[in-house]
Amino acid sequence: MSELKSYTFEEVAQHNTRDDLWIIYEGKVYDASGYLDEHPGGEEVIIDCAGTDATGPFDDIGHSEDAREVLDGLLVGNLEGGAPVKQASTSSQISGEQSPLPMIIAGLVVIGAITYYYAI
Ligand code: HEM
Repeated sequence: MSELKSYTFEEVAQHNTRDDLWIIYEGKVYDASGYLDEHPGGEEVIIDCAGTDATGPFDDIGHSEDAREVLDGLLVGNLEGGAPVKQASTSSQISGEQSPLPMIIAGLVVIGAITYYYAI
């Protein structure tokens, strides 16, 4: 397998038209031009992300494993320097995703404690 090419943000940003549309997802570069017509979420949302890091928007809607497999097939290269924007664009989302879990555990512990208290 040949080495994947690396592209800078500036290079990716130039592929921002309907017929030549690249997006970044988690530090990798994808060519979504041929997929627009097939996208179940419509072409507009992808066009809105043309030439940019779409990690945040892509994760926000909770795409399936199937969607990630489609993405694999559209891979054109790596983003030079990894995914610096990813940190900024998804960190709030990650903390948003993490926050319910401790709350649920805390809730279960409290319910468990109350049940135990009344049971004895
Ligand atoms: C090339 C990149 C993308 C691929 C391969 C892709 C693929 C898919 C697939 C397969 C689905 C069907 C549901 C699922 O399997 O999760 C879907 C739904 C959807 N996608 Fe994407 N998607 C891409 C980019 C985006 C972006 C950048 C957005 C921006 C917000 C977006 C928004 C949506 C929405 C809103 C739906 C839900 C449609 C519905 O259920 O009515 N997608 N996408």
